[in-house]
Amino acid sequence: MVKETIRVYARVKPLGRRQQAGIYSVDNDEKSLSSLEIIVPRDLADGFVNNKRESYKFKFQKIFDQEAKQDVVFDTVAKPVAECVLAGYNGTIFAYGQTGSGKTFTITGGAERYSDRGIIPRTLSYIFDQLQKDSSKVYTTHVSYLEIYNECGYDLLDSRHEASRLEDMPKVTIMEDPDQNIHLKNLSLQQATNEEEALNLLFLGDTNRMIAETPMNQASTRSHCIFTIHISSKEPGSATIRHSKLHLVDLAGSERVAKTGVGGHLLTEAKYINLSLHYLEQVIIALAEKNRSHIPYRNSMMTSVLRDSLGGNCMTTMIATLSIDKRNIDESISTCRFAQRVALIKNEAVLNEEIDPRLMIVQLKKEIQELKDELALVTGKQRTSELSQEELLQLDELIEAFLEDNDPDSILDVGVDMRKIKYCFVHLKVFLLNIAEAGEEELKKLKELLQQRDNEISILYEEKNNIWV
Ligand SMILES: Nc1ncnc2c1ncn2[C@@H]1O[C@H](COP(=O)(O)OP(=O)(O)OP(=O)(O)O)[C@@H](O)[C@H]1O
Repeated sequence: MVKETIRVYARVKPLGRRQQAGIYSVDNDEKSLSSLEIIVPRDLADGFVNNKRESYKFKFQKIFDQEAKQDVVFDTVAKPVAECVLAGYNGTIFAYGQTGSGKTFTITGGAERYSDRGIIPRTLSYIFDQLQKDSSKVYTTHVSYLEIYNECGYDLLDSRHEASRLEDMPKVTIMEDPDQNIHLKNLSLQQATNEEEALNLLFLGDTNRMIAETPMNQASTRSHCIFTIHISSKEPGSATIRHSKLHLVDLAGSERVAKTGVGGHLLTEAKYINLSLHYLEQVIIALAEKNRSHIPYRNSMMTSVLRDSLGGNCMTTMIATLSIDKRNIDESISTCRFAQRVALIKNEAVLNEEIDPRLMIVQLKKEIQELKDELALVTGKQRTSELSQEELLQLDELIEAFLEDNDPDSILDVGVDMRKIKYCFVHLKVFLLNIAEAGEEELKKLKELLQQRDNEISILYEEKNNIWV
């Protein structure tokens, strides 16, 4: 079991050409946590007497500043989690931040350059590379891609996705088993035997992803997307299977509704997103509080799906994506505040091992045969489960002789063969039952005789009385 707090990183998105930078500084300390300071200068328009805070400081595992490259982010953030998943633990990496702050760029990557590949393709590449190198185990890999949009789940790897309207698609629903494990109905698990197949599935899912325009961002996704890599591994000949999964999560934009300036249908969407992120925040607050017994996971689909990733059996890492544009400073501060709370949560990751019953049976049968062979070698006789006719006759004779022998010290010696010992016990049980039955029969007859004599005496007694009268 590995008990550790959620690791929280921050990534600052490069400033766009028309954007004005806010004031911030990064202090990346190699030995301990790194710190980010954001300065919000007091506005003279608010008057001379102004107690508003100017400096906001936050601690992170590491802060990736504007120039940080995708490979460095992968090596620092995702590689350690991928290694744990390969060892049989569950892992989650999720990106949280306002729309346009670089969540999708970090998790999936940019389309322009090969070097812009994000955490998902790099993780797939790394995992398949490692699996190929390890010939000591047999691995099976599947992927699934879930989109949560307006509190409904959709399978992004469903081939009907492109052809059908979202409303017509089968909805992914949550089911909970008696052990409170979450199962997702209608979410397909697609097998991927190599990196190329897995990348094709990622591409299919990304093509299917819901895209709508908002005034905040031209190509913003307002759904939560969870790409999951499922790995099972087994050593040849062993009945123990290890299952692990890695969730790579791109959450919807965390900005507050008022700022986005949307209305109508998009407002409904925004409310749903804010509501599910609000529930996520509630779960985080509850988990960060000590002695809190109820954690409100069931309030939204996303928190239900991520239940194990937050406060459960998982190695979890969060990347807070920040836009340092002056207009987005408030949102960046609230993202950092959220991240600080997440950093307090402790998870307990355990190895997910189970025994394959079919393989267990095969193994036990093999073991029995080996023991039989060993016994045959020692006794010089091939042992079958049934006694032979000849052996049975011999036993019957031995039992009869034993029962007829009046010597109280006589013994019944059948050797160390459980089949023979059991046979003798059964035989003796039947013998005793027969004696008991015979005894009951005798008793019944005696009772009847007694009754008959009683009746005769009564008659004689009455006759004698009649004579005297
Ligand atoms: N570190 C980066 N380096 C270069 N470009 C980036 C970086 N981060 C983001 N971008 C670019 O900024 C734009 C917005 O980023 P992205 O789509 O990743 O934001 P997002 O947080 O996922 O937004 P949404 O909430 O809409 O999904 C994209 O064009 C992306 O390519």
